[in-house]
Amino acid sequence: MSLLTVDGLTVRNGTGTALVDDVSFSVAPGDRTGLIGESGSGKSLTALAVLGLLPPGLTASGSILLDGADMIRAPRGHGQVAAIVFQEPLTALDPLMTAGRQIAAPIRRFRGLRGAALRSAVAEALAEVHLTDADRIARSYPHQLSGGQRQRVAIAMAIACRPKLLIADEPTTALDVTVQAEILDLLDRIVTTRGTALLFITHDLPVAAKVVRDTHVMRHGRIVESGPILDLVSHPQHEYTRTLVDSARRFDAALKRTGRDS
Ligand SMILES: Nc1ncnc2c1ncn2[C@@H]1O[C@H](COP(=O)(O)OP(=O)(O)OP(=O)(O)O)[C@@H](O)[C@H]1O
Repeated sequence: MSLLTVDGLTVRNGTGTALVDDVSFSVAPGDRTGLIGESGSGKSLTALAVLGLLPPGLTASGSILLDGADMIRAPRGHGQVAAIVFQEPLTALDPLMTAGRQIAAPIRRFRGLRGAALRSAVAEALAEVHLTDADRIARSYPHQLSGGQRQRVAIAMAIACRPKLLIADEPTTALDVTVQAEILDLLDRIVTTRGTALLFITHDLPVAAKVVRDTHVMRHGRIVESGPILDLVSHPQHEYTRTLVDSARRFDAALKRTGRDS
């Protein structure tokens, strides 16, 4: 049975223009699914609709079932079922709260822990995202952390309630290349160890190929091609997917020529 079933999702703006247009896909427990496409193709709005978090002024139709909840007609808090990690960790972090308190908040709210048990759950969460010097990090405010540390804190917050589905929306785009690889490894390890389903959103095909198995290619709000990512890379059917594969290859070749292969 699916954990997430999106069927005919259409998101319109105030003038009736479809920003997401008849999108259907599903994610089973433990799946790693990609949504790939250029900027503006509707990936983030699809993710926000799944969580019942569309910005004001946008309306969704179709159907979204998340762990049995109808996220369009009767959205309920997604807190313990699904969590999201954004491109820019500062979006998720409160600048006025220490990292430790921010990680503690969802644990207190959804797992009901207090006192020593809460402190140990926060330490466990920091260890799970491989933040060394956990005590100092827990006492730090977001601006005192590096971009990579901030993204690890945001991931710790997202997984603190043990969601069944983790949505990662361009989680490495704002980071430098070495840190990108570390964060991808971390996400990979977390979803493997916990059996968490992953919906991974990116414009970057090679990045997606590192973590997802099945993928949907989006363009102008629609899914234009779906399938296992390795098939898509080796035998792209849609012209747009071919363009993505070709540009990834050209980029890779350019990196190799300059000796900056990552
Ligand atoms: N709050 C909003 N009001 C009106 N239009 C919006 C809103 N948010 C996004 N859009 C428009 O909807 C379309 C899809 O945006 P979306 O953010 O889902 O794209 P994306 O594929 O995630 O790209 P990016 O990675 O750049 O965010 C874009 O044309 C965008 O301008």
